[in-house]
Amino acid sequence: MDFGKYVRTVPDFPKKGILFYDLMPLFGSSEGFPRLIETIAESLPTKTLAHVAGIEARGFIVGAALANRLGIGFVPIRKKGKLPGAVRELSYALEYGQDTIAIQDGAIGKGARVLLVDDLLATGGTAKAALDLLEQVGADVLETVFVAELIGLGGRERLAGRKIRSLLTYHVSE
Ligand SMILES: O=P(O)(O)OC[C@H]1O[C@H](OP(=O)(O)OP(=O)(O)O)[C@H](O)[C@@H]1O
Ligand SMILES: Nc1ncnc2[nH]cnc12
Repeated sequence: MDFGKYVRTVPDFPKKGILFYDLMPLFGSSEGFPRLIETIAESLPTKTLAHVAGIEARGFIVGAALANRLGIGFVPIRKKGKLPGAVRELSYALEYGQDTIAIQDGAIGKGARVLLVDDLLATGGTAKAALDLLEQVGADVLETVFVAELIGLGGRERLAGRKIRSLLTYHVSE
């Protein structure tokens, strides 16, 4: 299926100069979204996974649906200050700002096989921070899947050495 037909671009969002790739029409499509989740599920390595991890907020949409499809648990990587109890945090820069993400201690057992999912790869700042956090808690991250990747912003280079995959790619200039 051509998932790209559901993606729209919005200039100057959330800041002037940013061309925003909006995946909400894809997530909202009764035809496109189930097919998206099925396509990702069918493409995964045959190794058994313990969890899908997803990054707040758009990574929750894809990650939780995929975890449900695979019959496994979903572990949220949230923005700072949202998760109760003991957490591990990491700050990072993204295409249009900076933020801090967190994961709960004990959410993932040492050596547990995890698939990381997010909607979009741009500079890779968010995904690198999430991968670093997952590795700090001892997860075995098999790969990271993005619905869309903006090529030209350095994301793939920042994640060099990690196994990453995107369903849709767009060439953009910095
Ligand atoms: O590769 P990067 O430059 O780090 O950018 C990619 C990140 O930016 C967006 O998240 P955002 O922080 O806007 O949060 P949201 O999902 O809550 O909208 C997107 O969902 C990715 O997580
Ligand atoms: N240009 C962009 N469009 C949508 N999400 C993004 N996250 C970071 N950069 C983005």
